[in-house]
Amino acid sequence: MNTTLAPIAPTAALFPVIERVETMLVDLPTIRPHKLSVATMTGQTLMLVKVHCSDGTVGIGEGTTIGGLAYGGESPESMKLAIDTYFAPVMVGEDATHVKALMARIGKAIKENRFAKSAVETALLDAHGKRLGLPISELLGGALRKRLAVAWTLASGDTAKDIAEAEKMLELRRHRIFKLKIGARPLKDDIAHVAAIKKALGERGAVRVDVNMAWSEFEAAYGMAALADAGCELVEQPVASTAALGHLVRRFPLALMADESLTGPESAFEIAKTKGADVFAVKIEQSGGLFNAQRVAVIADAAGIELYGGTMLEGGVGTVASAHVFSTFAKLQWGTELFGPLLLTEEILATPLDYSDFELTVPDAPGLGIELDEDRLKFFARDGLRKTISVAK
Ligand SMILES: O=C(O)C[C@H]1C=CC(=O)O1
Ligand SMILES: [Mn+2]
Repeated sequence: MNTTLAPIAPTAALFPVIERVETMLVDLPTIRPHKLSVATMTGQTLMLVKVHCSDGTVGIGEGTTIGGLAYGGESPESMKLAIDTYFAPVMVGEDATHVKALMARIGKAIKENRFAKSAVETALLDAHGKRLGLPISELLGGALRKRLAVAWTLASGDTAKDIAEAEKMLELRRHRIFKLKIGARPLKDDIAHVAAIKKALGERGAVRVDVNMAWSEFEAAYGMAALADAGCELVEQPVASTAALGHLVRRFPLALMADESLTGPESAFEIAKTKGADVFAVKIEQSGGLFNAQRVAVIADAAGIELYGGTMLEGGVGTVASAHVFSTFAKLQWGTELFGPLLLTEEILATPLDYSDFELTVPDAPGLGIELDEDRLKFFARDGLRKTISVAK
């Protein structure tokens, strides 16, 4: 027997390893209050993670939530704590180049925490893409499209203001698909609000709604019929339960999209088994990462469910990570809502993303293909210069 054979798999020491994992919270105001049935947002907190590797590459990732803990079980603060305390010790010293293997290792040590996993996986893929000189979309199998249609959410809480905002977006050629946040007001008021906006926009703009689970099944049945009459083409997660979604699907002439019900491939498979939705809003954070978002899309596709690229109102980093993933989907019938950075008053990227002609360009530089503006980050970090200045005043 030959005992001098080389190891079957090279040892981790031959590869760049992870040296340090850094996290920070960045608080940014929104351009106006963003009213959802679950919360009114006047700002967004980005949890940014940087993975420093022994070959000098640094990958960045981002986690956000909607209205703190109003949308799900993780908050930006809980993601930071989980990464600092539990993820980092599992990652440091490990091979930085085998991202799936490291994510599997993290998955064994850490249950749940899908949003934090998405942020970390983004950072690992960004570092690896930079190392190889390839955009993340290439690491995910390659892009089928370079530009993504981007919807805008109208959520000022005021019908006239929403119409004016939609008109402005059409004039700027930034958005022509509008998602209205409803569910906080009495149902009849919401229907009148949607009908007025659709009437004002006519064929110039598509109108969809997101109820964020606010309705009972009975309200949803009434509401969906009325929304279809008003010219609304899609309703997103009108009810909380997946079973109730299944009772409502294909009973009314508008598409029914699952959002909160989708928490990764397993839930996607449960819904797909009965074709319990017409469309899936795929989100990298809800899915538990970029690879899982692809798995959700494949399950949808196999079941004949259509696809939409969703957002957790991420800033530039999470938005671009999502864009890379969505660019690889075989089908993307309903476009995306990757407008997160445009809802914030402050730019944290060295070069802003290209939003033009109703679409977002997927960057093609290595990794995510973006660079952070480090000075602005220092200023807007939770304990950063802005706080120091306002305390000194
Ligand atoms: O889909 C959600 O529920 C969350 C998010 C997406 C767009 C927006 O305005 O809020
Ligand atoms: Mn939604």
